[in-house]
Amino acid sequence: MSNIPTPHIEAKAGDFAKTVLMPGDPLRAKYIAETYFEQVRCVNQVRGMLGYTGIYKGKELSVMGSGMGMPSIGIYSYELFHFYDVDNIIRVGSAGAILDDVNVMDVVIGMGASIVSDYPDQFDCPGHLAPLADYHLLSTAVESAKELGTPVRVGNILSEDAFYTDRQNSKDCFRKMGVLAVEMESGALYLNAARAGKRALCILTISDHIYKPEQLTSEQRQTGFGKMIEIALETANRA
Ligand SMILES: O=P(O)(O)O[C@H]1O[C@H](CO)[C@@H](O)[C@H]1O
Ligand SMILES: O=c1cc[nH]c(=O)[nH]1
Repeated sequence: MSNIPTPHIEAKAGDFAKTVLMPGDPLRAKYIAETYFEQVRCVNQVRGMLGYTGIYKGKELSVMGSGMGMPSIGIYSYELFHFYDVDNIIRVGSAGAILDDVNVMDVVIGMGASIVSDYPDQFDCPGHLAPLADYHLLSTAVESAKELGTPVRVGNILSEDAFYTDRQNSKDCFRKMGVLAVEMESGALYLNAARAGKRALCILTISDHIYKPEQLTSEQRQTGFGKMIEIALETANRA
């Protein structure tokens, strides 16, 4: 019996390209498809988690929302890797800066993702398995950013379950360890990719700062996200 369609994705076999860009926000997926793709078709609308496939510079690519948090991207990335034969998932998200020298609108690439969540427990690895980006996608993204003239920070990021946390100073230990920024999905994506033998990368735009009263305006947000999306598209085209 075929595993598709799934309870969460109505697409048929072959509807997704081998590489899928994944923002948390399904409306960002729609924006990316409508702005950058030609011959766009919508391949998923279940739960409003919009997914599209189209052509970017002659290559078929897809983009779909992941929702917020590791349980949500855990479901979508699992189904794309295991049931839709997707090989590469590139998350394009927003994040809160942790270090003082990371600023709003900066583009950050997650070489690894530290996790505050029970999500990794299911894999039954003793100790602490390091969730890592795929090296090919990572080096291609760094190369693409150079060509596009966009500076990027590459390093450890933090994936945390709780956006609002009751724990005081919860980012302080990560700040001491040089973790660049916090978001909510990359750890699960990297672990699912490792388990599936597939590839994943997370590219982020800083939207706010955990230690400073800084937030992007809507105009800056548009420009900042554009740079990240271009890096992701160029990386996807060479994946
Ligand atoms: O902008 P996205 O990709 O949704 O990413 C970040 O924004 C959401 C929180 O506001 C979380 O999903 C977090 O990871
Ligand atoms: O998860 C997130 C995303 C943006 N900003 C944050 O502080 N956290």
